[in-house]
Amino acid sequence: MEDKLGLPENKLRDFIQGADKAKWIAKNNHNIKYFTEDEIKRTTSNYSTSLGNGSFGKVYNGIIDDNSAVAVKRYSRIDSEEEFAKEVIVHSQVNHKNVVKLIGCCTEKNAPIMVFEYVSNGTLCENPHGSNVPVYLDKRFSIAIQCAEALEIVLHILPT
Ligand SMILES: Nc1ncnc2c1ncn2[C@@H]1O[C@H](COP(=O)(O)OP(=O)(O)OP(=O)(O)O)[C@@H](O)[C@H]1O
Repeated sequence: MEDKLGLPENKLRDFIQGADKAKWIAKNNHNIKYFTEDEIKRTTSNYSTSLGNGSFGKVYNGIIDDNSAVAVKRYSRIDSEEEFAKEVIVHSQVNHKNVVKLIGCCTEKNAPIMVFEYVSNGTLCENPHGSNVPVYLDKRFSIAIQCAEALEIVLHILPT
């Protein structure tokens, strides 16, 4: 399909070339949903509600078919298609309570998008730093440990 980023459905791994490819295939499971951009537009009511901005683009609120809330991250820039593919692959394999779950992605040209479960109560940065409620040291340690656990899982998945 020519209008795709070169990431046909269920074959993201084909992006990964040469020696890299073998590493990714070995661990890949890809049980994520592939959205068309039209589906994403329906999900987000045409990108009507922004949740925030990140360094790679905007995040929008959406509702998918089973009525669950999602965060739709639309990349305004990707450094390379391979990097986007790798990010999708890594996210699709992480299954950890401290890592937001990837539900799906869109690989249409000009619409590199990842769809995540919606996380309520704001970001980690907003909570200890932006709230008036004091966050005591034991809670801060607990947050730090949980972040480290999540990071460990992600690093374990990344190929060396
Ligand atoms: N899963 C989510 N659920 C709810 N809100 C989210 C979710 N993901 C992102 N957001 C909102 O969108 C904002 C931007 O998120 P995004 O992940 O793009 O940026 P970031 O956290 O700065 O990371 P990056 O380095 O990838 O740009 C967040 O600050 C948050 O307010």
